[in-house]
Amino acid sequence: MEQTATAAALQIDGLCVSARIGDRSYKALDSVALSVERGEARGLVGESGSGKSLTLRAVMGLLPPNLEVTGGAIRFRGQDLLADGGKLLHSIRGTGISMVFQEPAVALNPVMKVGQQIVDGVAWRRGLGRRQAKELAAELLTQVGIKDPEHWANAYPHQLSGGMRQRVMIASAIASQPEIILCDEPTTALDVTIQAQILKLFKALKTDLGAGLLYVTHDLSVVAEFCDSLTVMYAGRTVEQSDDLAALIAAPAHPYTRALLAAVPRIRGPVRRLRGLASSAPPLTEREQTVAPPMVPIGPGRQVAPFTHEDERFFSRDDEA
Ligand SMILES: Nc1ncnc2c1ncn2[C@@H]1O[C@H](COP(=O)(O)OP(=O)(O)OP(=O)(O)O)[C@@H](O)[C@H]1O
Repeated sequence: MEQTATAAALQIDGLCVSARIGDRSYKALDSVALSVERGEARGLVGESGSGKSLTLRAVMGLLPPNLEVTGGAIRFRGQDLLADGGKLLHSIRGTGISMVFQEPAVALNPVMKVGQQIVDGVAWRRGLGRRQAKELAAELLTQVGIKDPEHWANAYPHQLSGGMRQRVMIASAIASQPEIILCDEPTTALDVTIQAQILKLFKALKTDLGAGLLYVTHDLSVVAEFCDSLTVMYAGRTVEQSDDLAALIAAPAHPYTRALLAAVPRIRGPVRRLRGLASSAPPLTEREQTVAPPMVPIGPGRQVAPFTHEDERFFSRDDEA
């Protein structure tokens, strides 16, 4: 596999995805750009409908059937995953890159024992025997903090609590020791104590496994606590990003980012969800179908999308209210 020393583990460049609705096509993602290094946790934020989940799904090759990638590149260690009709993507999905979904009940197979589904793919790829596969499953369950792993490996998903199911999904995502883990609001459905435990687990994955995480969340206190870097999306576009989270929070450059941060009075403190801003984006079918100008560098590891005075007025109207 071709590998360049400078290539980020995951790099998304100018990614465009269009959605077919009725007999028309709309831009669901427009020139999305971001990268994730190994050992980095990059937060991906933006109000509901801004395209966060679609970005993750595009990377995994798991877009809904009426959506398709129409432009751009998704590189894993410098290689374009979209190039050869998705063959490379297929081989990397679940091994080099894996995904943790918000709702484990949807992602887990209800009729397969927990232990078996955690190691299913890995055991097959590594040619593990039954006993070795069982040992690996128990090891992974232990790693995600499940006590009595031999017992739980034999259970079915419905026999587990929500927090345990989320741990099982994480165990399954890390079974192949991926370099990149895509996380789509993995703690949103869980209560606060379990959320904290799962977040601790993600921290350990980052530090111990050196995994790079792309972490979608509505919760800016999670970003503040956990992420190293941040990308902000609005209406299907990446509008601002910084490799250094603190630099972005100290001086957000895009008026949307300013509005987003202003909607959260204190970034540290009790868990908060980003509620829709009054300036929320129009639905896909009512958006202007223009081409997004690429973000421009405004400092080391920092980029912002060009914006107009009109944008500034639009996004600051909450402050005026
Ligand atoms: N199958 C689909 N067909 C048509 N439009 C879709 C489809 N899936 C998603 N979209 C649209 O694409 C846009 C981006 O959706 P996406 O789920 O990525 O948003 P999101 O930022 O993850 O939102 P949330 O935070 O609510 O999960 C939305 O406007 C959504 O309505």
